[in-house]
Amino acid sequence: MRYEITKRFKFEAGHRVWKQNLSSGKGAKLMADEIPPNPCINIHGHSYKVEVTVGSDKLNEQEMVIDFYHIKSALKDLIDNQLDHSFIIDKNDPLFPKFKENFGFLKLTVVDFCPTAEALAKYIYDFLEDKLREAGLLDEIKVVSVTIWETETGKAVYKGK
Ligand SMILES: Nc1nc2c(c(=O)[nH]1)N=C([C@H](O)[C@H](O)COP(=O)(O)OP(=O)(O)OP(=O)(O)O)CN2
Repeated sequence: MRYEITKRFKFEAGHRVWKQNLSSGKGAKLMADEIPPNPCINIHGHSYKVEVTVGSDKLNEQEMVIDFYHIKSALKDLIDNQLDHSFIIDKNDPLFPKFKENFGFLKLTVVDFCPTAEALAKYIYDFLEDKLREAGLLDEIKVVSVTIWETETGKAVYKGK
């Protein structure tokens, strides 16, 4: 892409990384002898920061890839109305049935993946790509990447296929 633009967003949300298991998986070999508990299986929250980059090889008649305002509009429903101040929960989480039964009155964002920063970045990427496709813009404008900062020290980037 010859031109790229990036727009930042933020939202507050709760989640639990129910698949976290520090003693298994690729990273387990890097562990020191002592295995700590899996802190992120607990319900906790983040002030998520999101950076969305879209690109194009040519500028439109306004000398833009696309107006920042339009990127904001495309993501408003997902970020401001759905994700913000919600509890993001995987429908495959063993606690999901209990959550639905007892906390169905709360704002839940029900997803089909364990809500890690990586998976959330893909979720937002796919959402925006669908919006561009629906608007017939995907030939000219591509989603380049979605970056999610979960904490001050940790981010994940999804760049598509
Ligand atoms: N690859 C990933 N690893 C972890 C994720 C993730 O989304 N992708 N998420 C978590 C937890 O949600 C956690 O809240 C964040 O973990 P961590 O960076 O360890 O948080 P700390 O505040 O403890 O970080 P410090 O830098 O030590 O302050 C876990 N892992």
